[in-house]
Amino acid sequence: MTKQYDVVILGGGVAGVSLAHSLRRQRKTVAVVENNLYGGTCPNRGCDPKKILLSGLEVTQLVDDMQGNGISGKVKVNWSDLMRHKRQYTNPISNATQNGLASDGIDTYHENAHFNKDGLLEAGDDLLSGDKYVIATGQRPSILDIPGKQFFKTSTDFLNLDEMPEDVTFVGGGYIGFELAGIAHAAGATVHLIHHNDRPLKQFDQQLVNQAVDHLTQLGIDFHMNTDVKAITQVGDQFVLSGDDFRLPTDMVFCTAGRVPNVDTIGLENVGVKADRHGVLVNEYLQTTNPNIFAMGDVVSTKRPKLTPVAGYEAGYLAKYFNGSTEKIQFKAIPTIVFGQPSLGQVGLPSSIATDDSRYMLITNDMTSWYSYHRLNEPLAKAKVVINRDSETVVGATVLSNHADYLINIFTMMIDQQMKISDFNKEILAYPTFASDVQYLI
Ligand SMILES: Cc1cc2nc3c(=O)[nH]c(=O)nc-3n(C[C@H](O)[C@H](O)[C@H](O)COP(=O)(O)OP(=O)(O)OC[C@H]3O[C@@H](n4cnc5c(N)ncnc54)[C@H](O)[C@@H]3O)c2cc1C
Ligand SMILES: NC(=O)c1ccc[n+]([C@@H]2O[C@H](COP(=O)([O-])OP(=O)(O)OC[C@H]3O[C@@H](n4cnc5c(N)ncnc54)[C@H](O)[C@@H]3O)[C@@H](O)[C@H]2O)c1
Repeated sequence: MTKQYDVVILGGGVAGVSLAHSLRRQRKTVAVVENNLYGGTCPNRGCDPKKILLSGLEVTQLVDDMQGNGISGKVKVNWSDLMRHKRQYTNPISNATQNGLASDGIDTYHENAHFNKDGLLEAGDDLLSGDKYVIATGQRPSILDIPGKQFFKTSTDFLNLDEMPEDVTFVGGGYIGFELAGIAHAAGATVHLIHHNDRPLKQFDQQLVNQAVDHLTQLGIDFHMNTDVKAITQVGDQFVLSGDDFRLPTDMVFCTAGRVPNVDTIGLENVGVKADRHGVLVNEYLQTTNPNIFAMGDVVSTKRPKLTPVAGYEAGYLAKYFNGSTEKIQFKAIPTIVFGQPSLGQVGLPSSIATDDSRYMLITNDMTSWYSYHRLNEPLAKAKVVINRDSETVVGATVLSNHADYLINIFTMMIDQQMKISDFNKEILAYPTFASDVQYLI
């Protein structure tokens, strides 16, 4: 028997779950089909578990930085305890999320979602028909297609490692490679990060990226730039990575060379939905090439950063659209942070625009000797702020420091509110804080 719903959502991740609850508040009938863990990537195998494991890096680095400045004696990460701490948070997520949906009156299916030739959605033995469908199936780690690729582990494996090997290697210098390398290094592993060209974290200000790489190199992370891994072979208990003039034995190798959208197994060809290698194609209403099928979150083909708050924002947009709004989706400034010690955060226009366009002015500050950073003896604290000369507003910022997240969120609000610098400087902010430093950065 076919079950009929107002909206059927494929994927019970950040975007799918958020939209489902919003639609129930509109009294719509909703089904969510999830083939893995409810809650999706962010709370189960992404942002949240990563940041719990990152606390090992934050604590050890703080103690290291403060040596000789009132603190003596080193601390060590106990990986299995830290992992238990993480699992206490992550293990209940999926059931709790599914139960939360069910108690809100949403039908949940723990199956692979797939459009069949009749245009209905198959979820195991169930057939679901929706007035509207929403694809929110996210992405999965991509695995480089090289001999020995079966030896690659993924970020999901890393975030659930029972023991930290002595020597680990990450192939791909993006968000995930940098973040996991920092965590593994703090946990005591010898860490290699291999990148195929000389522009890791290519979305970010390259001057600050290079300073971060130099700093992490001094701390002991072994960067291999302009290196193509062409094969992996198993030799005894180890894996040997090889390329032209390159050979590296390691205990465990993680592929951190990007993520691919989950579009290949959901029968898009049966419902006329087009996708490219970046994901499902949508218009300004998040509508696919089939007018009754929409897509949101990481699975969408877009140049925007694929992040949790973006997925949530798109879910919020679709909830309004399904409730009768006719507005096109419009994005605000999207802040993005590579978490580590230091963290690298960026929002709005890149600092390079000030070189190319006289309407903009760049203010660069080395904050290392400032009170906030001196207090914790932080070794690296830099900020670049782009200002629109005419409107006297901030239009972009990049921050490299252990506390970049505080500053980037403030700059994001200033950009979105188009707040005049003179108005921001009128605010009375709690002092001394990272936030109050912003008044000296603009
Ligand atoms: C290691 C890591 C760290 C990250 N850190 C951050 C961070 O610090 N900050 C940040 O903002 N973002 C971070 N992200 C990105 C963030 O997790 C994603 O942007 C976010 O989860 C996207 O939400 P989504 O709902 O679009 O997709 P997902 O959360 O991936 O949800 C999609 C769901 O669809 C399910 N699914 C797939 N195919 C099917 C199918 N055929 N049938 C049924 N269900 C299916 C999947 O199992 C999944 O549960 C990180 C990602 C990773 C991998
Ligand atoms: N803090 C955060 O917000 C956060 C953290 C993790 C992930 N994410 C999200 O997940 C996405 C995926 O992260 P990611 O780090 O896997 O992807 P990414 O696209 O950020 O980085 C992948 C890197 O691998 C490199 N690469 C590609 N092929 C390679 C090869 N053959 N050898 C070596 N390097 C190679 C690419 O040049 C790129 O720099 C991000 O784009 C982001 O949307 C966000």
